Parts: sequence; structure tokens; C-alpha cells
Amino acid sequence: MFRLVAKRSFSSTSTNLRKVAVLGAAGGIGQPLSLLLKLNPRVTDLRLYDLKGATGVAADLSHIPTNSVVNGYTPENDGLSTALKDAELVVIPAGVPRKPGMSRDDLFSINAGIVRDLATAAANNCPNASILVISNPVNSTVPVVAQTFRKLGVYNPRKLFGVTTLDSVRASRFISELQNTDPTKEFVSIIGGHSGITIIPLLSQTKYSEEITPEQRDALVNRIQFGGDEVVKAKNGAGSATLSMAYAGSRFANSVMAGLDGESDVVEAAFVESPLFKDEGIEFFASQITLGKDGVERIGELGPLNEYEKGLLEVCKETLKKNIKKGEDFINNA
Ligand SMILES: NC(=O)C1=CN([C@@H]2O[C@H](COP(=O)(O)OP(=O)(O)OC[C@H]3O[C@@H](n4cnc5c(N)ncnc54)[C@H](O)[C@@H]3O)[C@@H](O)[C@H]2O)C=CC1
Ligand SMILES: O=C([O-])CC(=O)C(=O)O
Repeated sequence: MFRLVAKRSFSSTSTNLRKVAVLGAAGGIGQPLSLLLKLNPRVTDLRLYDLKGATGVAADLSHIPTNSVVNGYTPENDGLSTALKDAELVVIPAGVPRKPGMSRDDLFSINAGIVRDLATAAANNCPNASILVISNPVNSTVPVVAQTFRKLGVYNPRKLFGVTTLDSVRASRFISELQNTDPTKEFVSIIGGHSGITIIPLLSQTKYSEEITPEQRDALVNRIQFGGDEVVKAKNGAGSATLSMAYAGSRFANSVMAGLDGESDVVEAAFVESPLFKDEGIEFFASQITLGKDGVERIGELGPLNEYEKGLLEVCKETLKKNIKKGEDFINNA
């Protein structure tokens, strides 16, 4: 027998309407990240932008019965401005990925210009949005965005984030493999930046600090620092991490939105303008931050580092300083 079932209205758990734009949405990261954002009840208006293919991805996702509308945009008809108009969150995975043998820094010559142009459009169309930069090299693309916003008079350091969540995600997984534990319960504080030796896992602050041997520590630190290379090598020319990055990007975006929604104790690691080493000329640094209604609410102390980690930090700082300067110079000397 045919029975009429009343349509239940879907009520979002979020307290605010959330307009989210993904720039580079048709790419390897962009597509699964957009899917995860489509599943997030905090998002009500999802705008997907790419040079091509974004309208198809949007049409596909728009059939999923969650509480958001999805629209796709390409450069025609001022698509970028429309995608960004009054957005509250802008996630940027646009740009080229690595091939085997390349460093993230090798991507700068192409990605810096892409990120600058997208940041310019964001500054003009949604100056108050939280900007989440995924495009590599993050250590330099974040300063590119900062300088672009500064130049246009709309820079808000509390709303600019380099997404380093994938390093934390990997660290949880890798340490659980070593200790044979539940990876969902593992946490490793990661500081520094997002490339090789600038990624510093603070293993001494984990509950395993006493039991991990120096050999295990060296291997684990190396695997966390170069986890991205593992994927680049396995993909053999077809790009870098996309699915784990989409997971990480979605988690970070959700945390930023949770902060904006006024939830308390929302803490994630991210590469942000930071006071921690500013007196040494390092303007941006990744560490655990608390997210709130206005973006970055608090940047905590790093906690105690052992001698080994202090050594890693010194090496990190040297590279980070150069990476940051490279991004800033790109805009300042244009
Ligand atoms: N922060 C992190 O932890 C990670 C960062 N990445 C970085 O993310 C970036 C993207 O990686 P994939 O998605 O694998 O690359 P992909 O090549 O699969 O996708 C990139 C997308 O960006 C689009 N794009 C290029 N220029 C654009 C522009 N001006 N405007 C809009 N869209 C544009 C392309 O059309 C393409 O669809 C790379 O730079 C990669 O290194 C990758 C993994 C982790
Ligand atoms: O390794 C890469 O080029 C992509 C990336 O940033 C990561 O997977 O951590």
C-alpha cells in the first residue's frame, strides 16, 4: 500500500549560515574536499570555482540531500567574483602538485602567482573571510596572501591560515602504527611549517616519550616530515596526497567554522602569523591555536622541548625564514 510520508525538514546544527568557497574545486583535493564540505551541516552555501570543470562537480554534488546549495563557477561571466561574493570561508587548493624529485619549493614559481590572483579576488569580494591556504609551498603561499591583503588594506592576521592539518593527521596514524594503538586517540603536537625539515613533531610531549628509542624516534620524525614524499613516490607522477588532504582540509575547515560558531576549546595546528619567534624575524609559524568567533583566538606556548627537538627547531627556523621572505618578496617586489 502506498503511504504518504511527511517530508521532514532538515535542520542544520549550525547557528549561522555559512558561505564557503573552494578555489581549485575540480582538482585532486578539490573534489573530495568539496564532497566532505557538502556533507558538513555547518555549510549552507557551497561555491565551487576552478578554471574548468567546477560546474560539473557542483551539479554532481548538488544531488546529495544535505542542507546546502552548491553552485559551480569558471572564469567566464566573472565566475571568481561571484563565487567569492561575501563568502565567510575560502579554501584554496588551487595550483600544481609535486612530481617525484620535486620539492614543495619547486612549485613556488607557478603557485605563487595563482595564489596571489585568487587572494586579490578574495580581498575584493570577501575581505572578512577566513582564508585557508592549502596550495604549496604553504610556508611561502601564506605570506603571499598576507602581503596581497596588506597591499589592499584588508589584512586580518586572525583570519589567515596555512593548512598543516595533514601533518597532524599523519603523525597520529604513524605513531599508532608504532605503538599498536587506536589512531583516533593519538595526538602529536606539530610545530614549524609544512615542508620536510620545517615540520617538527614534538614526540617528547606524547605519552610515549620514555619508551620510544632514539632509532624509533629518528625514523618516526623522518616519516612525519617526509610523509608527503611517500605519497608522491607511490603516485609516480600522478600528483601528491589528495584524499588524506581532503580529510585534513575538511577537518580544519570544520574547526574554523566551529570557532566562528562560538564553540569553545576548538584547537588545531595551523601556520599563522605568530608572536612566538617574531623577534627572530619569523612572522609565520605553525603551532596549536585556539579558534574562536573572530578566527585565531589564542596562540599557546610550545611547551617543553627536549634537546633533540630544540635542534630541529633551529634548523627549521633557518629554512622558514627564507621561505617566508620569498613569499613576501614576490608581492613586495612585483
Ligand atoms: N597543505 C597541504 O598539506 C597539502 C597541499 N597540497 C597542495 O595542494 C595543491 C593542489 O593539489 P591537487 O589538488 O593534488 O592538484 P590538482 O592539479 O589535482 O588540482 C589543482 C586544481 O587547481 C586548479 N587551478 C589551477 N590554477 C587555478 C586558478 N588560477 N584558479 C582556480 N583553480 C586553479 C586546476 O585546474 C586543478 O583543478 C598543490 O599545490 C599541492 O602541492 C597537496 C597536499 C597537501
Ligand atoms: O607532498 C606534497 O607535495 C603535498 C603535501 O604537502 C603533503 O602531502 O603533505
